[in-house]
Amino acid sequence: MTDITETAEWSALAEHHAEVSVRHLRELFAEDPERVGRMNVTAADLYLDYSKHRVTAETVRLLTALAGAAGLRERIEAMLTGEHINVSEDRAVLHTALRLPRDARLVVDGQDVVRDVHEVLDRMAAFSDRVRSGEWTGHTGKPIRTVVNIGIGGSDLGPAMAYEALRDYADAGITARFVSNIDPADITRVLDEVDPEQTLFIVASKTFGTLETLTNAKVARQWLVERLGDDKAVARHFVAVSTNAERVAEFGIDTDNMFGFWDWVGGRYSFDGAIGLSLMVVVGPERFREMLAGFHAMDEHFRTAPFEENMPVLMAMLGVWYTDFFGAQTHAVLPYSQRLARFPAYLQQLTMESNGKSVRADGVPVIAQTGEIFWGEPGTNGQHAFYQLLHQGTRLVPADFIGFAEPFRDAAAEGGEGMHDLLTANLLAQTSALAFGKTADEIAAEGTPAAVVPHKVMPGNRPTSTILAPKLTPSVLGQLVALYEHITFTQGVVWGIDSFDQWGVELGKVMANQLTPALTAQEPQDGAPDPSTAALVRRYRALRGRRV
Ligand SMILES: O=P(O)(O)OC[C@H]1O[C@](O)(CO)[C@@H](O)[C@@H]1O
Repeated sequence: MTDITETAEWSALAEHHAEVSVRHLRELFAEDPERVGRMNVTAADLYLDYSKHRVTAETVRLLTALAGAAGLRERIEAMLTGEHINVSEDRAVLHTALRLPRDARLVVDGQDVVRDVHEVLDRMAAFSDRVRSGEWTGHTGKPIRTVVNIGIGGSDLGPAMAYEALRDYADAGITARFVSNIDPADITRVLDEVDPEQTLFIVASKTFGTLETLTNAKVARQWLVERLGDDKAVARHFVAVSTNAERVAEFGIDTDNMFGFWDWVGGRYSFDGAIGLSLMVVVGPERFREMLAGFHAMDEHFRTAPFEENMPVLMAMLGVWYTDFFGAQTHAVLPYSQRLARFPAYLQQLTMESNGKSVRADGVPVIAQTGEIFWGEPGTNGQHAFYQLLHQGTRLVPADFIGFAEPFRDAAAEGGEGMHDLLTANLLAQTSALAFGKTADEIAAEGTPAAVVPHKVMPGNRPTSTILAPKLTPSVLGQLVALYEHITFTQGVVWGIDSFDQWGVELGKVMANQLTPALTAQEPQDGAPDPSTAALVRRYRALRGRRV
Protein backbone atom coordinates (compact mmCIF):
# COMPACT_ATOMS: atom_id res chain seq x y z
CA MET A 1 0.00 0.00 0.00
CA THR A 2 1.50 3.33 -1.05
CA ASP A 3 1.14 6.01 1.58
CA ILE A 4 -0.95 8.89 0.28
CA THR A 5 1.82 11.32 1.23
CA GLU A 6 4.13 9.56 -1.24
CA THR A 7 1.93 10.18 -4.27
CA ALA A 8 2.64 12.79 -6.95
CA GLU A 9 -0.80 14.26 -6.22
CA TRP A 10 0.15 14.93 -2.60
CA SER A 11 3.42 16.59 -3.63
CA ALA A 12 1.56 18.74 -6.16
CA LEU A 13 -0.78 19.89 -3.43
CA ALA A 14 2.09 20.66 -1.08
CA GLU A 15 3.67 22.86 -3.75
CA HIS A 16 0.37 24.47 -4.59
CA HIS A 17 -0.25 25.16 -0.91
CA ALA A 18 2.83 27.36 -0.79
CA GLU A 19 1.23 29.58 -3.44
CA VAL A 20 -2.35 29.64 -2.22
CA SER A 21 -1.79 29.89 1.52
CA VAL A 22 -0.32 33.39 1.17
CA ARG A 23 -3.35 34.66 -0.75
CA HIS A 24 -6.27 36.43 0.95
CA LEU A 25 -9.88 35.61 0.13
CA ARG A 26 -10.31 39.29 -0.70
CA GLU A 27 -7.82 38.87 -3.55
CA LEU A 28 -9.21 35.54 -4.68
CA PHE A 29 -12.69 37.03 -4.98
CA ALA A 30 -11.43 40.21 -6.65
CA GLU A 31 -9.50 38.43 -9.35
CA ASP A 32 -12.19 35.91 -10.26
CA PRO A 33 -15.70 37.27 -10.85
CA GLU A 34 -16.88 33.76 -11.76
CA ARG A 35 -15.84 32.33 -8.42
CA VAL A 36 -19.21 32.28 -6.69
CA GLY A 37 -20.98 30.95 -9.77
CA ARG A 38 -18.50 28.12 -10.01
CA MET A 39 -17.82 27.20 -6.40
CA ASN A 40 -21.15 25.80 -5.44
CA VAL A 41 -22.82 22.46 -5.74
CA THR A 42 -26.31 21.13 -5.22
CA ALA A 43 -27.11 17.63 -3.95
CA ALA A 44 -30.77 16.74 -3.47
CA ASP A 45 -32.11 19.64 -1.35
CA LEU A 46 -28.75 20.82 -0.07
CA TYR A 47 -26.91 23.74 -1.60
CA LEU A 48 -23.25 24.18 -0.75
CA ASP A 49 -21.37 27.43 -1.30
CA TYR A 50 -17.65 26.73 -0.92
CA SER A 51 -16.41 29.93 -2.50
CA LYS A 52 -15.28 31.24 0.90
CA HIS A 53 -12.55 28.61 1.09
CA ARG A 54 -8.88 29.27 0.59
CA VAL A 55 -8.82 27.50 -2.73
CA THR A 56 -8.66 28.25 -6.42
CA ALA A 57 -10.04 26.21 -9.29
CA GLU A 58 -6.61 24.57 -9.45
CA THR A 59 -6.82 23.58 -5.77
CA VAL A 60 -10.12 21.85 -6.40
CA ARG A 61 -8.63 20.04 -9.37
CA LEU A 62 -5.65 18.89 -7.32
CA LEU A 63 -7.75 17.84 -4.33
CA THR A 64 -10.11 15.77 -6.43
CA ALA A 65 -7.12 14.26 -8.21
CA LEU A 66 -5.81 13.22 -4.79
CA ALA A 67 -9.13 11.53 -4.05
CA GLY A 68 -8.80 9.70 -7.35
CA ALA A 69 -5.23 8.66 -6.54
CA ALA A 70 -6.46 7.23 -3.23
CA GLY A 71 -8.80 4.96 -5.21
CA LEU A 72 -11.94 6.64 -3.94
CA ARG A 73 -14.13 5.59 -6.87
CA GLU A 74 -13.24 1.92 -6.37
CA ARG A 75 -13.59 2.17 -2.59
CA ILE A 76 -17.10 3.62 -2.91
CA GLU A 77 -18.04 0.70 -5.12
CA ALA A 78 -16.42 -1.73 -2.69
CA MET A 79 -18.42 -0.30 0.22
CA LEU A 80 -21.72 -0.23 -1.63
CA THR A 81 -21.38 -3.80 -2.86
CA GLY A 82 -20.52 -5.26 0.52
CA GLU A 83 -16.81 -5.99 0.26
CA HIS A 84 -15.25 -6.49 3.68
CA ILE A 85 -13.69 -3.04 3.82
CA ASN A 86 -13.66 -3.12 7.63
CA VAL A 87 -10.50 -5.18 7.50
CA SER A 88 -9.61 -5.40 11.18
CA GLU A 89 -13.03 -6.92 11.93
CA ASP A 90 -13.40 -8.64 8.54
CA ARG A 91 -16.84 -7.10 7.96
CA ALA A 92 -18.79 -5.48 5.19
CA VAL A 93 -19.86 -1.87 5.77
CA LEU A 94 -23.39 -1.49 4.54
CA HIS A 95 -25.18 1.30 6.35
CA THR A 96 -26.15 2.57 2.89
CA ALA A 97 -28.24 -0.61 2.53
CA LEU A 98 -30.42 0.52 5.45
CA ARG A 99 -31.97 3.08 3.12
CA LEU A 100 -32.09 1.18 -0.16
CA PRO A 101 -35.60 1.23 -1.64
CA ARG A 102 -37.64 -1.95 -1.40
CA ASP A 103 -37.17 -2.80 -5.06
CA ALA A 104 -33.36 -2.55 -4.97
CA ARG A 105 -31.31 -5.71 -4.96
CA LEU A 106 -28.21 -6.44 -2.94
CA VAL A 107 -26.99 -9.87 -1.92
CA VAL A 108 -23.92 -9.92 0.28
CA ASP A 109 -22.26 -13.01 1.72
CA GLY A 110 -25.35 -14.96 0.64
CA GLN A 111 -27.73 -12.64 2.51
CA ASP A 112 -30.55 -10.81 0.69
CA VAL A 113 -29.77 -7.55 2.42
CA VAL A 114 -32.65 -5.48 1.03
CA ARG A 115 -35.27 -8.05 1.97
CA ASP A 116 -33.87 -8.31 5.51
CA VAL A 117 -33.68 -4.53 5.94
CA HIS A 118 -37.29 -4.05 4.85
CA GLU A 119 -38.49 -6.92 6.99
CA VAL A 120 -37.12 -5.13 10.04
CA LEU A 121 -38.44 -1.75 8.89
CA ASP A 122 -41.89 -3.27 8.42
CA ARG A 123 -41.83 -4.81 11.90
CA MET A 124 -40.70 -1.49 13.35
CA ALA A 125 -43.49 0.28 11.48
CA ALA A 126 -46.14 -2.18 12.66
CA PHE A 127 -44.92 -1.88 16.24
CA SER A 128 -44.71 1.92 16.07
CA ASP A 129 -48.24 2.12 14.70
CA ARG A 130 -49.52 -0.03 17.56
CA VAL A 131 -47.84 2.16 20.14
CA ARG A 132 -48.90 5.38 18.43
CA SER A 133 -52.53 4.34 18.06
CA GLY A 134 -52.76 3.20 21.67
CA GLU A 135 -53.37 -0.42 20.68
CA TRP A 136 -50.13 -1.35 22.44
CA THR A 137 -50.69 -0.40 26.04
CA GLY A 138 -48.69 -0.57 29.20
CA HIS A 139 -49.27 -3.29 31.80
CA THR A 140 -52.19 -1.44 33.40
CA GLY A 141 -53.92 -0.79 30.07
CA LYS A 142 -52.88 2.81 29.62
CA PRO A 143 -51.39 4.08 26.34
CA ILE A 144 -47.69 4.86 26.05
CA ARG A 145 -46.82 8.54 26.31
CA THR A 146 -43.03 8.44 26.69
CA VAL A 147 -40.40 6.27 25.11
CA VAL A 148 -37.09 6.12 26.95
CA ASN A 149 -34.19 5.06 24.78
CA ILE A 150 -31.46 3.46 26.87
CA GLY A 151 -28.25 3.21 24.88
CA ILE A 152 -24.87 4.89 24.48
CA GLY A 153 -22.59 6.02 21.66
CA GLY A 154 -24.21 5.23 18.34
CA SER A 155 -27.16 3.71 20.17
CA ASP A 156 -27.87 7.10 21.74
CA LEU A 157 -26.32 10.00 19.84
CA GLY A 158 -28.02 9.22 16.53
CA PRO A 159 -31.58 8.78 17.78
CA ALA A 160 -31.18 11.59 20.33
CA MET A 161 -29.89 14.01 17.71
CA ALA A 162 -32.57 13.02 15.19
CA TYR A 163 -35.35 13.21 17.78
CA GLU A 164 -34.32 16.73 18.68
CA ALA A 165 -34.09 17.65 15.00
CA LEU A 166 -37.52 16.28 14.10
CA ARG A 167 -39.51 16.58 17.30
CA ASP A 168 -41.78 19.16 15.68
CA TYR A 169 -43.10 16.27 13.59
CA ALA A 170 -44.29 14.36 16.66
CA ASP A 171 -47.96 13.82 15.96
CA ALA A 172 -49.13 11.07 18.30
CA GLY A 173 -48.64 12.79 21.63
CA ILE A 174 -45.54 10.71 22.41
CA THR A 175 -42.26 12.21 23.53
CA ALA A 176 -38.85 10.59 23.85
CA ARG A 177 -36.18 10.71 26.52
CA PHE A 178 -32.64 9.41 26.26
CA VAL A 179 -30.49 7.82 28.94
CA SER A 180 -26.87 6.98 28.18
CA ASN A 181 -24.42 7.77 30.97
CA ILE A 182 -23.50 5.35 33.75
CA ASP A 183 -23.69 8.39 36.02
CA PRO A 184 -26.80 7.65 38.13
CA ALA A 185 -27.84 11.27 37.63
CA ASP A 186 -28.85 10.43 34.08
CA ILE A 187 -31.34 7.61 34.68
CA THR A 188 -32.72 8.98 37.92
CA ARG A 189 -33.47 12.35 36.31
CA VAL A 190 -35.59 10.59 33.71
CA LEU A 191 -37.25 8.11 36.07
CA ASP A 192 -38.21 10.98 38.35
CA GLU A 193 -40.12 12.58 35.51
CA VAL A 194 -41.92 9.75 33.72
CA ASP A 195 -45.05 7.79 34.52
CA PRO A 196 -44.31 4.05 34.85
CA GLU A 197 -47.74 3.10 33.52
CA GLN A 198 -47.21 5.05 30.31
CA THR A 199 -43.51 4.58 29.61
CA LEU A 200 -41.88 2.23 27.13
CA PHE A 201 -38.17 1.51 27.52
CA ILE A 202 -36.24 0.77 24.36
CA VAL A 203 -32.96 -0.88 25.27
CA ALA A 204 -30.71 -0.15 22.32
CA SER A 205 -27.37 -1.87 22.08
CA LYS A 206 -25.75 -3.46 19.07
CA THR A 207 -23.80 -5.90 21.23
CA PHE A 208 -26.14 -5.97 24.23
CA GLY A 209 -22.97 -6.19 26.27
CA THR A 210 -22.34 -2.52 27.00
CA LEU A 211 -21.92 -1.85 30.72
CA GLU A 212 -23.64 1.54 30.76
CA THR A 213 -26.69 0.37 28.85
CA LEU A 214 -27.20 -2.89 30.70
CA THR A 215 -26.76 -1.20 34.06
CA ASN A 216 -29.26 1.55 33.22
CA ALA A 217 -31.68 -1.01 31.79
CA LYS A 218 -31.53 -3.06 35.02
CA VAL A 219 -32.22 0.03 37.08
CA ALA A 220 -35.19 0.91 34.86
CA ARG A 221 -36.53 -2.64 35.07
CA GLN A 222 -36.35 -2.72 38.86
CA TRP A 223 -37.97 0.72 39.08
CA LEU A 224 -40.79 -0.40 36.81
CA VAL A 225 -41.45 -3.69 38.59
CA GLU A 226 -41.48 -1.94 41.97
CA ARG A 227 -43.87 0.73 40.73
CA LEU A 228 -46.25 -1.62 38.94
CA GLY A 229 -45.83 -4.45 41.45
CA ASP A 230 -45.57 -7.21 38.88
CA ASP A 231 -42.66 -8.88 37.05
CA LYS A 232 -44.93 -9.45 34.09
CA ALA A 233 -45.05 -5.70 33.45
CA VAL A 234 -41.60 -5.96 31.85
CA ALA A 235 -43.10 -7.56 28.72
CA ARG A 236 -45.28 -4.51 28.01
CA HIS A 237 -42.71 -1.87 28.92
CA PHE A 238 -39.41 -3.16 27.53
CA VAL A 239 -38.35 -3.83 23.96
CA ALA A 240 -34.84 -4.27 22.62
CA VAL A 241 -32.85 -3.23 19.58
CA SER A 242 -29.78 -5.36 19.06
CA THR A 243 -27.82 -7.75 16.88
CA ASN A 244 -27.56 -10.22 19.80
CA ALA A 245 -30.79 -12.15 20.41
CA GLU A 246 -29.20 -14.45 22.98
CA ARG A 247 -28.20 -11.65 25.30
CA VAL A 248 -31.56 -9.90 24.84
CA ALA A 249 -33.30 -13.09 25.99
CA GLU A 250 -30.87 -13.48 28.91
CA PHE A 251 -31.77 -9.97 30.02
CA GLY A 252 -35.42 -11.01 30.13
CA ILE A 253 -36.81 -9.26 27.06
CA ASP A 254 -38.95 -11.43 24.79
CA THR A 255 -37.14 -11.70 21.44
CA ASP A 256 -40.54 -11.22 19.75
CA ASN A 257 -40.13 -7.66 20.97
CA MET A 258 -36.62 -7.32 19.63
CA PHE A 259 -35.71 -5.43 16.47
CA GLY A 260 -32.55 -6.65 14.85
CA PHE A 261 -29.75 -5.43 12.70
CA TRP A 262 -26.47 -6.85 11.50
CA ASP A 263 -22.76 -6.68 12.17
CA TRP A 264 -22.29 -4.76 8.92
CA VAL A 265 -23.95 -1.72 10.48
CA GLY A 266 -21.50 0.19 12.65
CA GLY A 267 -23.01 1.68 15.83
CA ARG A 268 -22.33 5.25 14.69
CA TYR A 269 -24.03 4.53 11.37
CA SER A 270 -27.12 2.84 12.75
CA PHE A 271 -29.94 5.21 13.61
CA ASP A 272 -31.51 4.91 10.16
CA GLY A 273 -32.18 1.25 11.03
CA ALA A 274 -33.67 -0.34 14.12
CA ILE A 275 -31.67 1.92 16.44
CA GLY A 276 -34.01 4.67 15.23
CA LEU A 277 -37.05 2.94 16.74
CA SER A 278 -37.62 5.68 19.35
CA LEU A 279 -37.69 8.27 16.57
CA MET A 280 -40.09 6.19 14.50
CA VAL A 281 -42.48 5.79 17.41
CA VAL A 282 -42.51 9.57 17.90
CA VAL A 283 -42.75 10.80 14.29
CA GLY A 284 -44.32 7.77 12.66
CA PRO A 285 -43.18 5.33 9.98
CA GLU A 286 -44.04 7.66 7.10
CA ARG A 287 -41.74 10.43 8.31
CA PHE A 288 -39.06 7.87 9.08
CA ARG A 289 -39.24 6.59 5.51
CA GLU A 290 -39.00 10.15 4.21
CA MET A 291 -35.80 10.45 6.21
CA LEU A 292 -34.49 7.22 4.65
CA ALA A 293 -35.30 8.57 1.19
CA GLY A 294 -33.22 11.65 2.03
CA PHE A 295 -30.29 9.47 3.08
CA HIS A 296 -30.62 7.49 -0.14
CA ALA A 297 -30.73 10.62 -2.31
CA MET A 298 -27.36 11.67 -0.87
CA ASP A 299 -25.98 8.13 -1.28
CA GLU A 300 -26.88 8.26 -4.97
CA HIS A 301 -25.30 11.68 -5.37
CA PHE A 302 -22.12 10.42 -3.69
CA ARG A 303 -22.06 7.33 -5.90
CA THR A 304 -22.69 9.05 -9.20
CA ALA A 305 -21.56 12.69 -9.20
CA PRO A 306 -18.14 13.49 -10.62
CA PHE A 307 -15.76 14.37 -7.81
CA GLU A 308 -15.64 18.09 -8.75
CA GLU A 309 -19.42 18.26 -8.33
CA ASN A 310 -19.69 15.79 -5.48
CA MET A 311 -20.67 17.49 -2.23
CA PRO A 312 -19.28 14.90 0.22
CA VAL A 313 -16.08 14.55 -1.79
CA LEU A 314 -15.52 18.31 -2.00
CA MET A 315 -16.18 18.86 1.69
CA ALA A 316 -14.01 15.88 2.64
CA MET A 317 -11.13 17.08 0.54
CA LEU A 318 -11.42 20.60 1.94
CA GLY A 319 -11.07 18.99 5.36
CA VAL A 320 -7.93 17.19 4.18
CA TRP A 321 -6.64 20.47 2.71
CA TYR A 322 -6.86 22.29 6.04
CA THR A 323 -5.87 19.37 8.26
CA ASP A 324 -2.86 18.17 6.31
CA PHE A 325 -1.62 21.22 4.45
CA PHE A 326 -2.61 24.18 6.67
CA GLY A 327 -2.18 22.23 9.92
CA ALA A 328 -5.68 23.13 11.17
CA GLN A 329 -6.39 21.39 14.44
CA THR A 330 -10.15 21.48 14.59
CA HIS A 331 -13.27 21.93 12.48
CA ALA A 332 -16.35 23.78 13.73
CA VAL A 333 -19.89 22.78 12.77
CA LEU A 334 -22.32 25.60 13.36
CA PRO A 335 -25.95 24.81 12.63
CA TYR A 336 -28.20 27.85 12.55
CA SER A 337 -31.02 25.78 13.94
CA GLN A 338 -31.75 25.11 17.59
CA ARG A 339 -33.19 21.80 16.45
CA LEU A 340 -29.67 20.70 15.45
CA ALA A 341 -28.23 21.36 18.89
CA ARG A 342 -27.02 17.75 19.18
CA PHE A 343 -25.69 17.58 15.63
CA PRO A 344 -22.09 18.49 16.54
CA ALA A 345 -22.04 15.88 19.32
CA TYR A 346 -23.42 13.31 16.91
CA LEU A 347 -20.75 14.22 14.35
CA GLN A 348 -18.04 13.88 16.96
CA GLN A 349 -18.68 10.18 17.25
CA LEU A 350 -19.23 9.76 13.54
CA THR A 351 -16.02 11.43 12.48
CA MET A 352 -13.70 10.93 15.43
CA GLU A 353 -14.51 7.32 16.26
CA SER A 354 -14.22 6.58 12.55
CA ASN A 355 -11.08 8.45 11.62
CA GLY A 356 -9.17 8.86 14.88
CA LYS A 357 -6.60 6.27 13.80
CA SER A 358 -2.82 6.32 13.57
CA VAL A 359 -2.20 3.18 11.58
CA ARG A 360 -3.36 2.51 8.06
CA ALA A 361 -5.65 -0.37 7.15
CA ASP A 362 -2.54 -2.49 6.52
CA GLY A 363 -1.23 -1.82 10.04
CA VAL A 364 1.56 0.55 8.99
CA PRO A 365 1.73 3.91 10.87
CA VAL A 366 0.20 6.81 8.97
CA ILE A 367 2.32 9.77 7.97
CA ALA A 368 -0.40 12.39 7.43
CA GLN A 369 -2.52 13.83 10.22
CA THR A 370 -5.83 11.97 10.38
CA GLY A 371 -9.16 12.52 12.07
CA GLU A 372 -10.69 15.95 12.09
CA ILE A 373 -11.75 17.17 15.52
CA PHE A 374 -15.33 18.35 15.22
CA TRP A 375 -17.01 20.67 17.65
CA GLY A 376 -19.72 23.28 17.63
CA GLU A 377 -22.89 24.80 18.97
CA PRO A 378 -25.95 26.18 17.31
CA GLY A 379 -25.77 29.75 16.03
CA THR A 380 -26.34 32.34 17.39
CA ASN A 381 -25.35 30.98 20.82
CA GLY A 382 -21.82 30.28 19.62
CA GLN A 383 -21.47 33.87 18.42
CA HIS A 384 -21.71 35.07 22.00
CA ALA A 385 -19.23 32.50 23.23
CA PHE A 386 -16.36 31.27 21.07
CA TYR A 387 -16.66 33.16 17.75
CA GLN A 388 -14.19 35.72 19.09
CA LEU A 389 -11.48 33.09 18.63
CA LEU A 390 -12.78 32.19 15.20
CA HIS A 391 -12.54 35.83 14.08
CA GLN A 392 -9.39 37.07 15.77
CA GLY A 393 -7.60 34.12 17.34
CA THR A 394 -4.28 32.75 16.13
CA ARG A 395 -5.67 29.41 14.99
CA LEU A 396 -7.27 28.54 11.71
CA VAL A 397 -10.65 26.91 12.36
CA PRO A 398 -12.49 25.97 9.18
CA ALA A 399 -16.21 25.96 9.82
CA ASP A 400 -19.42 24.58 8.31
CA PHE A 401 -22.41 26.90 8.61
CA ILE A 402 -25.75 25.13 8.13
CA GLY A 403 -28.90 27.15 7.57
CA PHE A 404 -32.50 26.70 6.50
CA ALA A 405 -34.75 28.98 4.48
CA GLU A 406 -37.85 28.18 6.51
CA PRO A 407 -38.41 27.31 10.14
CA PHE A 408 -40.80 24.50 11.08
CA ARG A 409 -42.82 27.17 12.80
CA ASP A 410 -42.13 30.83 13.30
CA ALA A 411 -43.03 32.76 16.38
CA ALA A 412 -45.24 35.33 14.63
CA ALA A 413 -48.24 34.49 16.78
CA GLU A 414 -46.10 35.13 19.85
CA GLY A 415 -44.92 38.49 18.52
CA GLY A 416 -41.66 37.10 17.12
CA GLU A 417 -42.22 37.85 13.47
CA GLY A 418 -38.97 37.96 11.50
CA MET A 419 -36.95 35.96 14.03
CA HIS A 420 -35.97 33.36 11.49
CA ASP A 421 -34.75 36.00 9.04
CA LEU A 422 -32.67 37.52 11.83
CA LEU A 423 -31.16 34.11 12.47
CA THR A 424 -30.22 33.75 8.80
CA ALA A 425 -28.87 37.30 8.64
CA ASN A 426 -26.54 36.35 11.47
CA LEU A 427 -25.32 33.28 9.63
CA LEU A 428 -24.57 35.27 6.48
CA ALA A 429 -22.94 38.10 8.41
CA GLN A 430 -20.62 35.71 10.20
CA THR A 431 -19.37 33.92 7.10
CA SER A 432 -18.81 37.22 5.31
CA ALA A 433 -16.95 38.73 8.26
CA LEU A 434 -14.85 35.60 8.64
CA ALA A 435 -13.89 35.64 4.97
CA PHE A 436 -13.31 39.32 4.32
CA GLY A 437 -12.68 40.81 7.74
CA LYS A 438 -12.05 44.49 8.22
CA THR A 439 -8.72 46.19 7.65
CA ALA A 440 -6.88 48.65 9.88
CA ASP A 441 -7.49 51.38 7.30
CA GLU A 442 -11.21 50.76 7.30
CA ILE A 443 -11.29 50.83 11.08
CA ALA A 444 -9.15 53.99 11.35
CA ALA A 445 -11.40 55.68 8.77
CA GLU A 446 -14.30 55.24 11.21
CA GLY A 447 -12.44 57.51 13.65
CA THR A 448 -11.18 54.74 15.92
CA PRO A 449 -8.28 55.90 18.18
CA ALA A 450 -4.96 54.61 16.81
CA ALA A 451 -4.21 52.58 19.95
CA VAL A 452 -7.47 50.68 19.59
CA VAL A 453 -7.20 50.02 15.85
CA PRO A 454 -5.09 46.82 16.14
CA HIS A 455 -7.59 45.37 18.59
CA LYS A 456 -10.43 45.90 16.17
CA VAL A 457 -8.74 44.55 13.05
CA MET A 458 -10.61 41.58 11.67
CA PRO A 459 -8.05 39.62 9.69
CA GLY A 460 -10.57 37.64 7.63
CA ASN A 461 -9.32 34.85 5.35
CA ARG A 462 -11.05 32.34 7.63
CA PRO A 463 -12.59 29.61 5.53
CA THR A 464 -16.19 28.46 5.73
CA SER A 465 -18.67 26.26 3.92
CA THR A 466 -22.27 27.39 3.83
CA ILE A 467 -24.93 24.72 3.47
CA LEU A 468 -28.39 26.03 2.80
CA ALA A 469 -31.52 23.84 2.69
CA PRO A 470 -35.19 24.73 2.31
CA LYS A 471 -36.28 23.40 5.71
CA LEU A 472 -35.23 20.86 8.32
CA THR A 473 -37.55 18.10 7.11
CA PRO A 474 -36.99 14.38 7.74
CA SER A 475 -35.60 14.05 4.23
CA VAL A 476 -33.20 16.97 4.66
CA LEU A 477 -31.97 15.53 7.95
CA GLY A 478 -31.27 12.24 6.17
CA GLN A 479 -29.38 14.10 3.45
CA LEU A 480 -27.30 16.00 5.98
CA VAL A 481 -26.33 12.92 7.95
CA ALA A 482 -25.47 10.94 4.82
CA LEU A 483 -23.40 13.91 3.65
CA TYR A 484 -21.21 13.74 6.76
CA GLU A 485 -21.07 9.93 6.67
CA HIS A 486 -19.62 10.13 3.17
CA ILE A 487 -17.26 12.96 4.11
CA THR A 488 -15.96 10.70 6.86
CA PHE A 489 -15.65 7.76 4.48
CA THR A 490 -13.83 9.80 1.83
CA GLN A 491 -11.30 11.12 4.32
CA GLY A 492 -10.70 7.61 5.65
CA VAL A 493 -9.99 6.42 2.11
CA VAL A 494 -7.54 9.25 1.49
CA TRP A 495 -5.71 8.57 4.75
CA GLY A 496 -5.77 4.84 4.02
CA ILE A 497 -7.28 3.91 7.37
CA ASP A 498 -10.05 1.55 8.49
CA SER A 499 -12.84 4.00 9.36
CA PHE A 500 -15.13 1.28 10.66
CA ASP A 501 -13.44 -0.24 13.70
CA GLN A 502 -12.93 1.44 17.10
CA TRP A 503 -10.32 -0.57 18.98
CA GLY A 504 -9.17 2.53 20.81
CA VAL A 505 -12.20 2.48 23.09
CA GLU A 506 -11.65 -1.06 24.36
CA LEU A 507 -8.72 -0.79 26.76
CA GLY A 508 -10.44 1.78 28.96
CA LYS A 509 -13.53 -0.43 29.26
CA VAL A 510 -11.46 -3.43 30.41
CA MET A 511 -9.51 -1.33 32.89
CA ALA A 512 -12.66 0.21 34.36
CA ASN A 513 -13.95 -3.29 35.08
CA GLN A 514 -10.65 -4.19 36.72
CA LEU A 515 -10.61 -1.02 38.80
CA THR A 516 -14.15 -1.23 40.14
CA PRO A 517 -13.28 -3.70 42.95
CA ALA A 518 -10.37 -1.48 44.01
CA LEU A 519 -12.88 1.32 44.62
CA THR A 520 -15.62 -0.72 46.21
CA ALA A 521 -14.03 -3.65 48.13
CA GLN A 522 -14.25 -3.50 51.88
CA GLU A 523 -10.48 -3.84 52.25
CA PRO A 524 -8.00 -1.84 50.15
CA GLN A 525 -6.66 -3.88 47.24
CA ASP A 526 -3.43 -3.91 45.29
CA GLY A 527 -3.49 -3.91 41.56
CA ALA A 528 -3.98 -0.33 40.43
CA PRO A 529 -2.31 -0.11 37.03
CA ASP A 530 0.10 2.71 37.96
CA PRO A 531 1.18 4.80 40.99
CA SER A 532 -0.86 7.86 40.04
CA THR A 533 -4.03 5.79 39.70
CA ALA A 534 -3.24 3.97 42.97
CA ALA A 535 -3.04 7.33 44.77
CA LEU A 536 -6.31 8.48 43.23
CA VAL A 537 -7.98 5.23 44.27
CA ARG A 538 -6.82 5.84 47.88
CA ARG A 539 -8.07 9.43 47.78
CA TYR A 540 -11.43 8.38 46.37
CA ARG A 541 -11.82 5.63 48.99
CA ALA A 542 -11.01 8.07 51.75
CA LEU A 543 -13.53 10.58 50.43
CA ARG A 544 -16.13 7.82 50.30
CA GLY A 545 -15.32 6.86 53.89
CA ARG A 546 -13.79 3.53 52.91
CA ARG A 547 -10.71 1.93 54.42
CA VAL A 548 -7.39 2.90 52.87
O1 LIG B 1 -24.56 -0.40 20.75
P1 LIG B 1 -23.55 -0.91 21.73
O2 LIG B 1 -23.05 -2.27 21.36
O3 LIG B 1 -24.10 -0.86 23.12
O4 LIG B 1 -22.29 0.04 21.65
C1 LIG B 1 -22.39 1.38 21.99
C2 LIG B 1 -21.21 2.16 21.51
O5 LIG B 1 -20.03 1.68 22.09
C3 LIG B 1 -18.95 1.74 21.14
O6 LIG B 1 -18.66 0.43 20.77
C4 LIG B 1 -17.75 2.40 21.70
O7 LIG B 1 -17.46 1.95 22.95
C5 LIG B 1 -19.53 2.52 19.98
O8 LIG B 1 -18.89 2.26 18.80
C6 LIG B 1 -20.96 2.13 20.03
O9 LIG B 1 -21.77 2.99 19.28
